[in-house]
Amino acid sequence: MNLSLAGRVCMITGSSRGIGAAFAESFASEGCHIVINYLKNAEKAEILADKLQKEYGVDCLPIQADVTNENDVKRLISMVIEEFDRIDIVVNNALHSYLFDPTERKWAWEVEWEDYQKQIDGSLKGTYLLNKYAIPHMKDMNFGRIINMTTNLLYRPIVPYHDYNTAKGAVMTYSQNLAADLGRFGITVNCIAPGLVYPTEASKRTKEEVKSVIVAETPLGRIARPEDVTGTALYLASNWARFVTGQTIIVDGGYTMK
Ligand SMILES: NC(=O)c1ccc[n+]([C@@H]2O[C@H](COP(=O)([O-])OP(=O)(O)OC[C@H]3O[C@@H](n4cnc5c(N)ncnc54)[C@H](O)[C@@H]3O)[C@@H](O)[C@H]2O)c1
Repeated sequence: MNLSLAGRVCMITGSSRGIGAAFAESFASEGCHIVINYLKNAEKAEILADKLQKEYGVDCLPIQADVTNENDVKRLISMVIEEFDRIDIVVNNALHSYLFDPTERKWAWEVEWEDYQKQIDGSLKGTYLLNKYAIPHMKDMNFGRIINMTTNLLYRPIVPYHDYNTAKGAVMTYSQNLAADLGRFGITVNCIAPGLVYPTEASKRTKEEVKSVIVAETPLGRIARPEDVTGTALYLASNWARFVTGQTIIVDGGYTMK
């Protein structure tokens, strides 16, 4: 299946590691030029950029920026435009450091507003800012793909990470509104909602007993690896998904069915 992604410029937030790095590799393997946004680890981002350039012959630009900081985001977008003169695909993947550890999660009455604020900043504000400054460069191209990361816990909050899940729910609603606004410009906006993806920095502390329960309840019988999520992003970015917008695709091996 030809995805027709070669030559597209794909910007992925928080992509020096974890699911973001898997996205970077899969889009590079389809011939996209990649913007690897990272928060702290320049070395990891540069090593990844180097590898993708060598293996796939695409251009890769690592850029440090805190996506929750408006000035950083403006600088990030101007650097991308200066280098590539276009933005085709945006994947809002960055996650304010959050450790999925059910044994340490807070009860509803223990969650502070600051917990909510951190997650709303990390997930919603970062996604909103990136899109706000990227869209003006996308809207006259008659093509654009925005993919925002949420979670299957929106549909099955068996672990009520109240602050995290609520912020991701807001990202989903925001994405639907954005989709309604941007359809006229040929830009689609969709979300991917994975289940547990292991191992990543965020999920590495998930206990064996928790993983066993998820495996037992997952029709496909295992936990996802970062590479299991990337095909859905490629599909959503491709021409095959040209009439799909405002949707959230669950990628969790059937653990959630709705
Ligand atoms: N791992 C899972 O089980 C899982 C499940 C469902 C959804 N997700 C979603 O997938 C995405 C990636 O998760 P992951 O597990 O790879 O997480 P991760 O913690 O391994 O990676 C997140 C990346 O975001 C970067 N980041 C954090 N704050 C940032 C900021 N302000 N600006 C720029 N970059 C920033 C981090 O430095 C890191 O590189 C997240 O949106 C997460 O909510 C993950």
